[in-house]
Amino acid sequence: MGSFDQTKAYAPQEDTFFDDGREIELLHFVYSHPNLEKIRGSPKDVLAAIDEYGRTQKYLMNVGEDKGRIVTDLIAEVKPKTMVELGGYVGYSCILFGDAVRKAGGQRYYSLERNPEFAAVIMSLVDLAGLSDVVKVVVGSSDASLARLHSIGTLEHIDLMFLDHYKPAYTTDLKLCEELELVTPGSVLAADNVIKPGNPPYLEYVRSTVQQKRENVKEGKKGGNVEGIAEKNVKQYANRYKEEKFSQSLGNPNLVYESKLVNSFEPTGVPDGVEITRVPIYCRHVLKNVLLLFLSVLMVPISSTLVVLSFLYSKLRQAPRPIEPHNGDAGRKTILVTGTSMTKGLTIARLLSQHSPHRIIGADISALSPGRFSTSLSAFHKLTAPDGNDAEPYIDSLLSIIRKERVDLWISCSSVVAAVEDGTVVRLAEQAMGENFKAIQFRDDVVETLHKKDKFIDYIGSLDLTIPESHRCTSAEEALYVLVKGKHASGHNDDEHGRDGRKYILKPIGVDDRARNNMMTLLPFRTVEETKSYVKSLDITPSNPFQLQQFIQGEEYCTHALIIRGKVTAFVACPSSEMLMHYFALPAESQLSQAMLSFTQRVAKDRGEDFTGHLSFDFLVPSAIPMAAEKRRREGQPEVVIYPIECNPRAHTAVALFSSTPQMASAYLSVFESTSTLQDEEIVTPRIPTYEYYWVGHDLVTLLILPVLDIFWGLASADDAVQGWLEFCEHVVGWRDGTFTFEDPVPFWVLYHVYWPMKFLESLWEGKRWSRINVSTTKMFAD
Ligand SMILES: C[S@@+](CC[C@H](N)C(=O)[O-])C[C@H]1O[C@@H](n2cnc3c(N)ncnc32)[C@H](O)[C@@H]1O
Repeated sequence: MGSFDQTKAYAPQEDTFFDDGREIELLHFVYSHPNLEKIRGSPKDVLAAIDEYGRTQKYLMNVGEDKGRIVTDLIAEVKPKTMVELGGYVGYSCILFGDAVRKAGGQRYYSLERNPEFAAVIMSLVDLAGLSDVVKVVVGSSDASLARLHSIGTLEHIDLMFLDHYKPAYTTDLKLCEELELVTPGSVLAADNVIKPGNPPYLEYVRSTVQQKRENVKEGKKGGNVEGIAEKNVKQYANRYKEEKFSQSLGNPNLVYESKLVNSFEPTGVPDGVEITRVPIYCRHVLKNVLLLFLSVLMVPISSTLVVLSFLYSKLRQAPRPIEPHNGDAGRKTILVTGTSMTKGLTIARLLSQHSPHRIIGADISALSPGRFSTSLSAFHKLTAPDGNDAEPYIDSLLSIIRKERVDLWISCSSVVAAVEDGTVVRLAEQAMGENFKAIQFRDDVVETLHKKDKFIDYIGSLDLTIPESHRCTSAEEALYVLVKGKHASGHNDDEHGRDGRKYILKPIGVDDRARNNMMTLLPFRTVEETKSYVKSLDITPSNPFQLQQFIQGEEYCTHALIIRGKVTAFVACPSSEMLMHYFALPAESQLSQAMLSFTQRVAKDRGEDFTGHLSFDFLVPSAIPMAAEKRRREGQPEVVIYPIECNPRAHTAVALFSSTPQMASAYLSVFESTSTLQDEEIVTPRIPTYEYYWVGHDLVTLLILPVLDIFWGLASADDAVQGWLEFCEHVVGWRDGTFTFEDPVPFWVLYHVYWPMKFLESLWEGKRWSRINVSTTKMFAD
């Protein structure tokens, strides 16, 4: 978004800002303009005269120059034969877009305006601009006009629709257009004022999945939803139209929309946005799932050959003798590893089966979990998937496995959605199984504290460790209090860098894939208005709190640690790569790794004897040495400053770096030893030489295939593609795949030829759109 040119600003919007005679006054202004003869027949000059009135006389509720450009660019791209606008007012958008449609070779621009006086103004100015051959002004309520134009056969299809009328009617009129098949694949929608004053029901509708829309239809949801629309906008036309009527159409929930917000400005300079929604013909969603399914089939011969070769290799190779427990079968324990569809669960199961004498069993919420087919597991159980509203079925299914299998040790590799539930299972399982039962999993209260971004930062601050300035916000006002007024909510200012120029990021405290996509927006913006508008567009409420956190320019690192009764027994730190699909360990003795280890040890020690589980942190290491480092240097302390930004009290995929470290199995088994035998110095780190890890499926798509498609679409050069291919070759030759091993190759085959294809088919069937997938954690991120 560029900046707003203040010299072009309209007069400010007053309490009464339309329908007070100014529309007729505008006609007089234009028709008595000294340049009238130049204006005649020139859309550009008619618009300039309207703008002049808006700047020098009174505010007009026009789309304006800045947002108008977004739509004229869209017209040039879409080249609509037929364009419809809902809400014409005095004809500004009608003249601007009608002219653009004509220039793009279009045939008809319909302006639907309910107020006959305004419609007369539009007609007069359209005529003055010389656009009457293209523009047709239709007087009446938009829903009635759409239905009538359709029934008489005048309007058969809408290529581009501009929605700019009564805010609650955006969604109901769109559903009507869907039902009448005026909006079909190929149509494009541009909705004005989605930021100012805002239209949450419309945004929710065009951004929801087919599945969600089908559910709403099943529940019979129709009519005008005014939730989230400011009351003054709901009542905007109450003076003339006492009771608003809405189309009761249920729409067509099967249409897939691709929607995005384009930020811009009102003609007064206030930030606003236009939501551009496309109904793709060869829907990208379908295309990408079908292509990935095709790729999976294409690769079957290669993967299968690899599996056969691995079996031959295992046969030829002298198989290592199974490790026997010291006291025979009596000493053999049952170890349950959950989360075996993920690389982390599979890695731990393989490590323990290879380097311990115990019986390893696995469990996962997916019946097609790749780990199920691993030779490391003696048995596999399917867990009931955790459901946000009712955790009991998940907890019960896990507890019943622990009881039935008489599990001695449970190693949890839960995903983020089951983190707290797993903490509950530990408590219940300890009660049920007695003190001999062990678990590598923190209890629920600990998970809650560490997992919630706000509680975690408060806790770390209480340990006197360095933290970034952070604020928990339950409303837009709370965030703006810091961003605009530059004050801490607490009123105190402990800043050692000086507040001037400090930037922040605003992130949801809970799990919200969509909001995560905008998480890196740096705040505040240049003007207070822009900042206010952006912050208010986020759904910050007491039930959906956000964290406003100081932005630290620097490198991000992540860690994985195994903590046994308050002691770090295994640790690795590595740079965070995009999507976390490439891993290499920092040298354990490096200053940076040591700083992160000390931090982890400090937390583990503070939590004490009851603290057993996987612990991982995300850190930011500033690129410029901050004042804190300077101070440390002067005081003779190590100058590495690390800012913890998040804690994940669960296993991290970085555990894959321990795949060839047999001592890691002993680290897990040390949970059976007494506390006194655990030594601080005995920390297992990845065996040297440590390998770098990647996931071949991810790299095949991102480094080999996408760059080729990008060349095709003109988005990348051949050099970029060659770079990607070289990187891919380097990984295949020198790195290790996170899932594949010669000793246990079937999970790899299942991952790429069963698990993911089933996910893509499910996505197609249920219309679940995804923006990216993580091969290692088997997670699909909602679009
Ligand atoms: C914001 S103005 C439109 C501005 C215009 N698009 C422009 O940018 O120049 C909204 C207009 O929608 C009209 N309107 C409101 N509800 C309507 C409805 N249900 N059907 C048709 N027009 C409606 C109002 O009378 C008003 O003229």
